[in-house]
Amino acid sequence: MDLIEIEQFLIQYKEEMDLSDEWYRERIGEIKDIGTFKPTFDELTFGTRVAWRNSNRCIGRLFWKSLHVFDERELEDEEEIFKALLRHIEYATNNGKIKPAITVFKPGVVRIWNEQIIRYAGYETDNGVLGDPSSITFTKVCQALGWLGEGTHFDVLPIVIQVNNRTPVMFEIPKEYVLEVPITHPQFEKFHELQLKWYAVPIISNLKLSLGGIEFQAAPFNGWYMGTEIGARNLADVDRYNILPKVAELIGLNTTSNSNLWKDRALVELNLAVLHSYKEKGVSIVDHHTAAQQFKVFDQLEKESNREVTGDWKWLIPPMSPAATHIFHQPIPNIIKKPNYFYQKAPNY
Ligand code: HEM
Ligand SMILES: N=C(Nc1cccc(CNC[C@@H]2CCCN2)c1)c1cccs1
Repeated sequence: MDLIEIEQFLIQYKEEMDLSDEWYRERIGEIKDIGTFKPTFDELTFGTRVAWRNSNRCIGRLFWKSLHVFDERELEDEEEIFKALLRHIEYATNNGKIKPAITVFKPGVVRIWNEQIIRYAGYETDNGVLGDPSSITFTKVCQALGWLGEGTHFDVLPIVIQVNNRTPVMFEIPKEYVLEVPITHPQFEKFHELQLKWYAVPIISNLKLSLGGIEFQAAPFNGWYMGTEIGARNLADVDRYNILPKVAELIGLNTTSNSNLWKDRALVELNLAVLHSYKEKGVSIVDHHTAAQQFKVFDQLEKESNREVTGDWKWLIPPMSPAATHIFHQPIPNIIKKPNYFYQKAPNY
């Protein structure tokens, strides 16, 4: 165990939770006697929330205090872990009124091979890519484990759970757990002909939570989407669903010239459709202007708490109309603080 990291974490916990020096001395004394640091539920909750607050690439940090924590650090059985993930999906989805949550599994023992708990498969076929091209590699891993996809553009991938170094176990998510939103446009009635949809809840499962010197390789967390993630990247990128030409054609734009900005108009209509569809279905989503304003409030509140706000500018600016948000025009230091969520080595597929 790393005593320096533990002391730094517990000093921050003591200060922010207004605990006594006596408490700190006893807590550190216990840890030295036992020789290991197992965060209490309250310390874990504090750590996951501050890790969110320290996530420099996250525009949604205003709500960091509201993160709901499921403490599943005792589980070592793949079935039990899968049931905990289903509970997380159900709690977070909340019939569309999404609640930010994190489930923390046993460090050094549990690993989830998925990038996100809910994500669409991608297949290379003789006549082009079917589904999400960014999932091709992981889809092959699932197929090697015996998974058979339906072969649609939107096949939800199975969850792959590895405990210790056992062979990973694969679980199909029952359809009733996966809330999805069909994409329609408020003016262009023919938009539904594109047969586009996206899932309601993004649950990131490939980052590690680092707190008090402990690394939790499996600590899946969810929030709600910002519309541009779906409309300006997932459905729009050429190496993703590459839908802009079809959107342009459907709304009658001439795609032969750049200077008529058909691509930009298609982007705006697609993003408008995404926001409209999620709102119509009663699924939480935030537009990038509102998200930027919320980030500005976060910035102000942090300053009032005498904390320096850090951020990764190139990720915080939205991929659509970035200069139309205040973030574009304001420098922000990309200093890495802990606790935090970090990338980690890929699972040994
Ligand atoms: C509540 C609504 C939330 C919104 C709207 C939001 C929005 C975003 C967006 C748009 C990104 C950039 C993602 C990308 O471009 O791929 C991001 C990144 C990130 N968010 Fe948030 N977020 C929310 C909640 C959370 C929560 C609950 C956590 C963790 C507890 C979190 C941690 C992060 C981290 C670690 C990244 C960086 C990911 C990376 O480096 O790949 N966010 N967030
Ligand atoms: N709205 C969200 N978006 C989000 C947050 C973190 C990470 C990601 C996925 N980012 C990876 C992709 C792939 C490369 C660039 N973006 C999405 C949230 C997901 C989970 C909590 S909030």
